[in-house]
Amino acid sequence: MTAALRIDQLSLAYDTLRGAHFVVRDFRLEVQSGSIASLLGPSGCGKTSVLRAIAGFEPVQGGEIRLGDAVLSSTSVHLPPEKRHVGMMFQEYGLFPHLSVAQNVVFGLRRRPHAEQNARCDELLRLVGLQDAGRKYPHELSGGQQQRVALARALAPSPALLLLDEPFSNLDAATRERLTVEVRDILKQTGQTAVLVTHNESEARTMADSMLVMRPLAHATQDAGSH
Ligand SMILES: Nc1ncnc2c1ncn2[C@@H]1O[C@H](COP(=O)(O)OP(=O)(O)OP(=O)(O)O)[C@@H](O)[C@H]1O
Repeated sequence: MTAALRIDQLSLAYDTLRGAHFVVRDFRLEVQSGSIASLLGPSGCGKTSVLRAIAGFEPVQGGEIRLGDAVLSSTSVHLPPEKRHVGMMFQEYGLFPHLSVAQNVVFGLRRRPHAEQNARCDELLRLVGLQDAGRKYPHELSGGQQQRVALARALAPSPALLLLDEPFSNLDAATRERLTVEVRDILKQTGQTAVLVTHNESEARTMADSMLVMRPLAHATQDAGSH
């Protein structure tokens, strides 16, 4: 079930030889259930770090990340990524080239019964407009089609929250524009709560219900950004 995300007073830092290097301090974000939020800002301001912390790949140095009723991360709690019910469509998470489209889509459902996997696969491929592509391999698809498969794969386990990190940046401008609208429609049809990270303001405006502009920490105010 899709759920609301609430981030309070989040601080993130990386260990360096000179000690902890803070990239985000006192960051706040609230996303209503079924709503799409975008994080916008210049390179290096910490957008991906925030997504990685939500997904459970980075510990937090302060504050709290909640999804629905569950605390995912705080200074005393760190739920492992696989227990968070968070789906991801990250730039670096490409499709598995040796698996068919259908096998890619059901990858997160490996422990479920075959009949359920097949039904969910059909449903998702229809949702992303690729109902006839299940037996194809990723290299037989266009970049835009591959990203739609990646979306189907991310949605297959019905995540409570979907994270999208620059999902369209490898596509040409026309495909990018078309897919932004299509993906928004799909997320709205499924009532999916989502957070999108992008450099592109027009993409953020097309896709998201709310926009948070982040600034690099050195120039940031106490509140890392505002709507
Ligand atoms: N694993 C790491 N170890 C040390 N520093 C890191 C690590 N990952 C990111 N950083 C630093 O943290 C800061 C924020 O990086 P992050 O990738 O979150 O920014 P971003 O806003 O997503 O940038 P971009 O838009 O270029 O992807 C940068 O200064 C980066 O160099």
